[in-house]
Amino acid sequence: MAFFNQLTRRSLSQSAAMSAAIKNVTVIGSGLMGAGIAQVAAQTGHTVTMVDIDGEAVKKAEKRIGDSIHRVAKKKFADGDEANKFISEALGRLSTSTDAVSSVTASDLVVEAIVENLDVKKKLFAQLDAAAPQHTIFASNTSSLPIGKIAEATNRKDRFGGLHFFNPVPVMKLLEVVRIPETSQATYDAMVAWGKTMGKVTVACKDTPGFIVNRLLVPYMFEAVRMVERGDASPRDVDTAMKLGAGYPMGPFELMDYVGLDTGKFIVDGWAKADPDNPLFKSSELVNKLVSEGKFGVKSGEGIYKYKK
Ligand SMILES: CCCCCCCCCCCCCC(=O)CC(=O)SCCNC(=O)CCNC(=O)[C@H](O)C(C)(C)COP(=O)(O)OP(=O)(O)OC[C@H]1O[C@@H](n2cnc3c(N)ncnc32)[C@H](O)[C@@H]1OP(=O)(O)O
Ligand SMILES: NC(=O)C1=CN([C@@H]2O[C@H](COP(=O)(O)OP(=O)(O)OC[C@H]3O[C@@H](n4cnc5c(N)ncnc54)[C@H](O)[C@@H]3O)[C@@H](O)[C@H]2O)C=CC1
Repeated sequence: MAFFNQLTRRSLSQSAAMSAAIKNVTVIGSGLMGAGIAQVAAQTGHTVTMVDIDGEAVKKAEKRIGDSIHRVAKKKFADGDEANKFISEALGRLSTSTDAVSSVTASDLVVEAIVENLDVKKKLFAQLDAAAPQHTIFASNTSSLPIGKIAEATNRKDRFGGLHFFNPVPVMKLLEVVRIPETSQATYDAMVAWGKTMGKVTVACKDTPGFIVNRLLVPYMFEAVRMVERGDASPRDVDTAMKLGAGYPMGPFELMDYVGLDTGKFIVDGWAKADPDNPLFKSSELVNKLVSEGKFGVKSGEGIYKYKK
């Protein structure tokens, strides 16, 4: 018992030390998710570097963060001076880069939110593994890829896990914290503690397909697409039905446009490749056509629906 207590004390103090150490955060990818994660990390007192290979994407992200943080500050502070102080301090903690490797050399935590492609993510993490300090924790925000497969690119599986945020990150309260068998207890505890400093409610997930939310949400979206492809209902009527009949804030087609049809297609194609005989993952002509035309949803101005730019 004394030995167990000693071990528990040691592992608690190790994880306390690790979570206390998460001050410098690097977020790779400045798209919908990366920008949101970087914003919330800066708002909650972390020094943040947001990285993207595409300089234009960084500029768009800065604009999106500027708009979003004003909405957050307006809600949080009645007093305009306090709101401005909050905004300028948070933005002062946020810097940007187009060079991932040089951005992790002083990082305590790297959160990856780049394109949903296993090979691209593995290539990135292999490069980062060689450049980041020993203590740095690596996490992926993947929606659908196995964390264990991504971690194979590194020599730090004990300091690797999944941190799956939800869109829009400044609003959605949930964070799925995913552990692989190799994730150390100290790393897992540090990820949970960091999630709480980000103001999120954390849930524990094993590295199973879709974790918790997407395991239930994605089949629902597939069913909605099939229903429209069969001609049983229009996207507008499905959306209205699910909002007014089931109380969802957005219907499935509005949500697909919000998430990004390109990201949705990456997810479906990845699952179809892993399980080609599963009829659930059969690709959708509607989604394939829209993606091939560059109609990704809200972010490109058109998807299932049209949006004002
Ligand atoms: C067979 C082939 C099929 C192919 C398709 C397959 C698709 C597969 C897709 C897989 C997806 C996987 C994605 C994933 O991994 C996980 C996800 O993230 S799932 C998405 C989760 N998100 C949701 O479900 C969002 C649902 N929507 C909402 O909650 C609301 O609609 C939303 C909050 C987005 C907007 O609310 P609304 O009332 O409509 O608008 P308002 O503008 O009034 O906002 C309300 C409130 O929130 C504040 N706010 C909104 N956005 C932001 C922001 N970006 N930043 C800061 N604040 C924001 C706003 O200020 C309002 O605050 P008030 O205080 O109420 O004024
Ligand atoms: N869109 C959503 O609602 C959600 C998406 N996710 C996941 O988050 C990740 C990112 O998704 P989004 O932000 O929606 O995508 P996005 O398409 O908006 O942004 C991805 C960004 O990554 C950049 N990028 C690509 N390769 C890169 C590399 N090697 N190095 C640096 N930057 C690179 C791109 O230039 C782009 O700006 C994906 O894994 C996705 O599955 C998770 C939760 C919700």
